[in-house]
Amino acid sequence: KEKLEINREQRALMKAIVDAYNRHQIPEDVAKKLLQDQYSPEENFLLLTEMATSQVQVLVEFTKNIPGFLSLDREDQIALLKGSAVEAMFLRSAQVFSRKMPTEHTDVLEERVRKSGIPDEFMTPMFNFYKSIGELHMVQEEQAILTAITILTPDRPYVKDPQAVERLQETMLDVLRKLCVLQHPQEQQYFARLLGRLTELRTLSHYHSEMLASWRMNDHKFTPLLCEIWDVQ
Ligand SMILES: O=C(NC1CCCCC1)[C@H](C1CCCCC1)n1c(-c2ccc(-c3ccccc3)s2)nc2ccccc21
Repeated sequence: KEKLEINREQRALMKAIVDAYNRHQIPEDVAKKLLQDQYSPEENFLLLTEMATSQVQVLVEFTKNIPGFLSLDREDQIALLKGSAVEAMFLRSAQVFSRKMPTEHTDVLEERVRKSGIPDEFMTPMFNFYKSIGELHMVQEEQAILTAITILTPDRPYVKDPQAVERLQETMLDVLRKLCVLQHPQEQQYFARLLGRLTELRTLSHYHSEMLASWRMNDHKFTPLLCEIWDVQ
């Protein structure tokens, strides 16, 4: 019987990550804004760029608190942030979408996102992902560690020392595996399903440049930070 309990070191690691995850909440709740009004594609695009800009800053602060991240090669730290920013945004969007709210609010929110200006062909994969994340009913520890695992993906472009990243990611995966067994004892393959979502997330994020470029409006304006992160313009 493998040692299942989370040892002291892993508990400390988990606490550091969850505290960082909670400390760096998105300042403005986009769901509330979207539930208030139906915006034009131009207003929605602006809202997305504002949300994305603040989320990248939140992501950087969160990442600095992942034990071991700051001891990675400096350029690799940048490569990991750049490589995971869009996935982190979709993951956070999925968590916003799956937040406990009255059914009619979820329906309005879905409608608003569907009519936001994103081309229709992206809606099915996007909402399939959101709903598959929602079905998992992740606890916040799982959400925080899953975000850390996404950031610590060794095979991002331009990473010079993937082994160093892999060692950190494996530490997180080990904690998440134990957490899943403890939190969802009745679901044998919960951990495997959780990791399967990361594959879906990477596929969804693959279309982000196209999604942005074909947003139903002319003259898409991006901030310099987003040009860097989103591979646009
Ligand atoms: O604001 C948002 N998401 C915040 C990002 C930062 C973290 C908090 C959430 C947007 C809004 C969509 C409607 C128009 C305004 C922006 N959003 C999306 C996205 C659809 C496509 C997205 C994207 C990302 C990167 C690249 C290309 C495209 S994000 N799904 C949501 C599901 C539920 C609530 C909001 C949601």
